Amino acid sequence: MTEMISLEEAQALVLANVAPLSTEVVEVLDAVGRVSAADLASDIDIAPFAHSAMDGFAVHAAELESASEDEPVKLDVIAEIGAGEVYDGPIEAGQCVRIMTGAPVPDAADAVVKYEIVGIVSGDGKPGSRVSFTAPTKLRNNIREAGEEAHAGEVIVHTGEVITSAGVGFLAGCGVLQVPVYRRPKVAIAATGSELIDPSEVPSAGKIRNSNSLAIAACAKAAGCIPTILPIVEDTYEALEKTVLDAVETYDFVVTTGGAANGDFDFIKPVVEGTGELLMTTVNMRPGKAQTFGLVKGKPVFGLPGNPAAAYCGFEMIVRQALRKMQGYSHFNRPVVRARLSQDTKKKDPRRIFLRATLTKDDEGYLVTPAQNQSSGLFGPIQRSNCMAIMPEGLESRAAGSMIDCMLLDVSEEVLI
Ligand SMILES: Nc1nc2c(c(=O)[nH]1)N[C@H]1C(S)=C(S)[C@@H](COP(=O)(O)OP(=O)(O)OC[C@H]3O[C@@H](n4cnc5c(N)ncnc54)[C@H](O)[C@@H]3O)O[C@H]1N2
Ligand code: MOO
Repeated sequence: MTEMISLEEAQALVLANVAPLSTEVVEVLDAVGRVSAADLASDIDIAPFAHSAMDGFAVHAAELESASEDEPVKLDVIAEIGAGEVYDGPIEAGQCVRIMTGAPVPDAADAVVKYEIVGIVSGDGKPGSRVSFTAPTKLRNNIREAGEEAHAGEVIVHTGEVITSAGVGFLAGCGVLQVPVYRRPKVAIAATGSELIDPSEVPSAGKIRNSNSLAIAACAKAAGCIPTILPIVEDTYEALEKTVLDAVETYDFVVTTGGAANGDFDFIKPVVEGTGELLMTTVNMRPGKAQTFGLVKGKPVFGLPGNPAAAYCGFEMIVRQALRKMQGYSHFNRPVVRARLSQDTKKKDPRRIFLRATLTKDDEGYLVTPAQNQSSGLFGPIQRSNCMAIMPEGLESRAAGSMIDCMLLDVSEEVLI
């Protein structure tokens, strides 16, 4: 329990100790990016009626069978149907109906021929005109059938599916305006350290700004959670115990930073052990070896290390996965690509090392350049990176040009790869 375990063991352990939260019903727009907690069915057929995919003329396909350049078939235009209108009269032999995209195809027609390939014999193509067709048309040509996408009562989004932006439109079209989704975890974030002051203040001798709480809150927000930053906790067992015991009453997940190692003022391990069940203390990774996890009153409590990059890595590699599971997601790993190292990279520590690095693309594929400064104490190199280049466990250094796995961090248009 307290020995060093691999990252995969740590992830599995934490995932095994959290479960999807209860569900809540939200407006369909607020469901974007979230996981459906129910099978959602359409209330009507989609499309509700057969409609035209083109602006053109609704015809009987059989009438155009003999149509050719030399012997066009000529028909009288007897009506016009715009989107939102209905024509339910007959279409006799020698007749057709002018129809707009989206308008219901009359039962009396079985194909639509688009404007561009129809000639005008007389008039302007509107009712009262005569038009000519120089080629046959396929049956049901340019007709979008009723129920093409879904039938009334059919499940259109299943439990566990992530609702996309397009999915919001799909659901709206199917009459699903309220969506049950898994609740967002309420995450408490408490920084421990008697050296810490609020970031709004200028530090006096020996003090530093508490930057971890805001970074971890930002990570939690990006992971879909509702973060709350608790007051800074001084380095005593009693103060941290009180913070943890209070937090587990209100929040779904408690994250602390600092005090995770074995120093004289490191209390997260004894507090979790003293108030609940200590399940993990050390992970074979760098930055972020000191990672504490346990359950207090059944609630997950995670003690991230104090070094900023170590706290960030612990959150992104382990905590984020748990918070995703709590929201019903079923995939937890960020995308990984193989890239060529741009420079010789030494390995002096046998832990798995996550190098803050920049991934670019050239003719030969991905190229990765580790940041100059890999200090665990810095956020800056992460701000300027777009991936973590992964040096596996062991002491094998890598030469420039060798291939290495890179985990993408925030993938957006701003990440130029
Ligand atoms: N004898 C050993 N000492 C340390 C070891 C070790 O193996 N043996 N490991 C080092 C590593 S690596 C890490 S990581 C840290 C983890 O220890 P803690 O979690 O107890 O971290 P702290 O001592 O509380 O803080 C470390 C560092 O980070 C600064 N810090 C803390 N909280 C914040 C915050 N909220 N915002 C910004 N910066 C913060 C703190 O001032 C320290 O400089 O242990 C090493 N020591
Ligand atoms: O374990 Mo420390 O996290 O390498 O910075």
